[in-house]
Amino acid sequence: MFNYQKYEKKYYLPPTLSYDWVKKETVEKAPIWCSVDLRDGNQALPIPMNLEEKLEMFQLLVDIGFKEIEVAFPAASDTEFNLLRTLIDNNMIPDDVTIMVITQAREHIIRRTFEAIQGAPKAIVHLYNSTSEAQRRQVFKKTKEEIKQIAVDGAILVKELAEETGGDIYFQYSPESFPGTEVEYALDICNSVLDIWKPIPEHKAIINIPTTVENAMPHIYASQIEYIHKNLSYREAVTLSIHPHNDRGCGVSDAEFGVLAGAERVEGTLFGIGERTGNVDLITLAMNMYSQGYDPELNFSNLDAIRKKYEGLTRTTVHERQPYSGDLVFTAFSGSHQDAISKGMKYRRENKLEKWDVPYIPVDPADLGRNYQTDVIRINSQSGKGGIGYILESNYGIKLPYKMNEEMGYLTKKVSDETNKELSAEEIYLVFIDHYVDYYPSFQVVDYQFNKNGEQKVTLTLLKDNQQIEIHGKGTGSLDAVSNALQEYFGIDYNLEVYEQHSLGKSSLAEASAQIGISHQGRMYWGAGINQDIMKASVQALVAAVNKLEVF
Ligand SMILES: CC(=O)SCCNC(=O)CCNC(=O)[C@H](O)C(C)(C)COP(=O)(O)OP(=O)(O)OC[C@H]1O[C@@H](n2cnc3c(N)ncnc32)[C@H](O)[C@@H]1OP(=O)(O)O
Ligand SMILES: CC(C)C(=O)C(=O)O
Ligand SMILES: [Mg+2]
Repeated sequence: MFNYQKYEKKYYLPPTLSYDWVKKETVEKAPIWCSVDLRDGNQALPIPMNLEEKLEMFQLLVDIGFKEIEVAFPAASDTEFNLLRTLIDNNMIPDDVTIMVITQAREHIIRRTFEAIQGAPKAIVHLYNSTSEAQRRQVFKKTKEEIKQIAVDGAILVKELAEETGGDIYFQYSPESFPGTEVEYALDICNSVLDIWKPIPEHKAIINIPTTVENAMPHIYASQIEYIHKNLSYREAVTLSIHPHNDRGCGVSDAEFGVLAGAERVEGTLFGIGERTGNVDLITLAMNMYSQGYDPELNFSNLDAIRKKYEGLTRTTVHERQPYSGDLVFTAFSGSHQDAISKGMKYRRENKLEKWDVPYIPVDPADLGRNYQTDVIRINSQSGKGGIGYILESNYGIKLPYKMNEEMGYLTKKVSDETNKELSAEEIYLVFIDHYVDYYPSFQVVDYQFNKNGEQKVTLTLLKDNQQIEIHGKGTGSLDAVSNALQEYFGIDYNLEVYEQHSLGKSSLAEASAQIGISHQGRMYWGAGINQDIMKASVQALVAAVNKLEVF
């Protein structure tokens, strides 16, 4: 039964609520980013990554610029353990990258974890235990003091083994299931662990506050973080870290508010892949900073390639609307958006703008390795003349007069609507060719000869009803002469209202395009021509337009 009364609020407010974080506007300085893709991300995969895949993922994370990477839960499996041994034994960890390994606060698990990192020049050992009221009561069946003791005992053993192991070992503690834990109690456990580790500013410990299962609005988490930030012991010797999940869909807000509230480090995954609804998406966080003009200190200039690699390694699919990285996030199908985007792009080009300011597109797709031509404007039945004109111009160099573009817009939408599909640039071009260029259901001009004698004279050879007919005309210019010949022969009367022509390329051999609009009994009729010879293109355009008249 769908019954909301089965549920109740389960979060805890800190003893004193302080909201200093509200006064800050945005994240201006990159926090220390820690990728947990190889641990929390991997833990969420139906088929966890194998050793080779993990090594490739590690390299991908290094290439993006992560300096802290949680590589494994070494006690979980041989694959996890062997990853550590492979990385360490083959000196595969760059000097400026610190690996992290996670362990439950259980003796054999901690010991196995230290075996895995033997010989590592530098590593973070991440100790965790669940502290929530629900887990204390239901899972561990222990008192608050007993649960605290699990953490303290774990911290003692971790410290002892670090001394035995040697190497530059850092410590991290997480009160797992923090959202269901009384805040002052979580703080008390963290401070008790710190009392064992006694960190110093030159060798900090990390206290990591997770939203293991997100259960409140982001401002609650921010005020919890601010409380911990202000009350943590050894504060100068501790890096305050956060680890948001996304159960309520607020992982990104949790992280951003958490940083405003005093967190200095953020754990998350690429594309938000993680248990249940995921970890916070570090790409979104970094790109949110980037799009405000701040350096995220991570490089996503080939995000498309990163996504494809990630999907392959993890056998997951990034949602097409995933912020910044999804396939469709720079794409506008709808007419008014396309119109604004194409005008915005033109304005940007013409005014040589340095700052990005294109409507509907928060960051320049090219910065992330995306393509304007194929990614930004795509055409279906929701599209309009702006987008359709943009596709013709950007792919084929064809610029249509305003009213012709409008008519072409409706024609194209109709094709998309009737076929119920998106149209490629080529399909749109074919709509254009069929309706405006190769359009001569009644007659065509197969040849013409001009002779100039004061005024322009022309002899046209028409093909109509499978018969060749020669007709003549004169006028003030070549096109005028052709037009007069047609009007006289067919006994029709129209005005040549619009005549535009332009080259389709820069070379002298480039084709030219002509667009002609004629008016007849209050309506406009359009034709176009494409040829290396501009006169031929113009005659083709006029003939197509005249063929449209409903007089034949
Ligand atoms: C929120 C998070 O993402 S935390 C990370 C979670 N990730 C994982 O668990 C993935 C890897 N885990 C594993 O492969 C396995 O759980 C192992 C190998 C670590 C341990 O396996 P097992 O010993 O078979 O059992 P399991 O994990 O079920 O352990 C449950 C026992 O450990 C205790 N326990 C669980 N977590 C912790 C902890 N962090 N600290 C201390 N004890 C813990 C439980 O109370 C339970 O105790 P019991 O045996 O007395 O009932
Ligand atoms: C172990 C911790 C940090 C974790 O992954 C979580 O609580 O989500
Ligand atoms: Mg987690």
